Amino acid sequence: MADQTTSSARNEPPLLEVRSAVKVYGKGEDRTTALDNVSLTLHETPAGITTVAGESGSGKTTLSDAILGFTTLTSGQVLHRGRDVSTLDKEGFLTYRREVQAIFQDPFGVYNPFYRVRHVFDLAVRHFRLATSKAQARDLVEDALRVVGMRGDEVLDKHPHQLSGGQRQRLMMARAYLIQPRLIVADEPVSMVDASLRALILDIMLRLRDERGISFLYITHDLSTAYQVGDEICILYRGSIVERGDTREVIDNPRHEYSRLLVASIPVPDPDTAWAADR
Ligand SMILES: Nc1ncnc2c1ncn2[C@@H]1O[C@H](COP(=O)(O)OP(=O)(O)OP(=O)(O)O)[C@@H](O)[C@H]1O
Repeated sequence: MADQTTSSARNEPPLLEVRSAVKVYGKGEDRTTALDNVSLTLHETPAGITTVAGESGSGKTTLSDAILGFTTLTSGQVLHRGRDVSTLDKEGFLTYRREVQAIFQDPFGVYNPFYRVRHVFDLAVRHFRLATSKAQARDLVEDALRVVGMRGDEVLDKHPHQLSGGQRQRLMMARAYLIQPRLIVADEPVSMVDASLRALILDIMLRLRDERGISFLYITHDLSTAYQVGDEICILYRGSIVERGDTREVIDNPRHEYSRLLVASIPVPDPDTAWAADR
């Protein structure tokens, strides 16, 4: 039987900890507190999906940027296995980057559009020293593509603009998976894709959690997708976590006034509500 002991029960430092994070942008009248004393702990085992949900401007992207090291906090810390990520040396940072990967709303937005897909994967293999031979690299890339239901000969020689948004998002999932992270920070990964692709991408997240033990920090404004995937949820409001708990319990029975408003804004198909044109 697999070892069921959780990493917290073994007293290991958590995989990732955000401790009293504060981020203030601007000065004087232009001052905005984007994060106001946010704390969050993600353990390595059991793997889970933690959703951070909130409306536009609540601080979600600032939180993900702080975790990924794209922005520095005004105060507080982000700790990877107990080590402050702002003070990691080169090797420590590479390990952190390997273990904590990201996928974004705009996949490939960060890459040169002249690159072929193959180049994006080759870069990851080289940067993270994932393979010792070309054959091994090819196998790893094929395996990663298989996980998201794709094949190398279909996509590797294409340029990003020759692919659909959904294909690009799946490729970003495959790239993240290739690196064998322990955590994927997924910032609105399904907000730009249609309903069937959304279901497919959420399903990939669930499979990576269950079959490969990869955790997710799922950042979204959309509580209905959070409900489908979520283990734990944190509701972010004006830079503070106002409620947290089991996703279904929080959504079924929100306690904070703002969570109630957010839940009330989930679109629910109502068979009794006729379209204006039907009346
Ligand atoms: N670079 C910046 N300079 C000044 N203010 C900023 C900056 N980035 C974000 N903010 C402000 O910080 C607050 C939180 O923004 P953030 O982008 O983190 O929210 P969000 O929840 O991700 O919103 P969205 O869902 O629209 O992306 C907002 O009031 C925003 O205007």
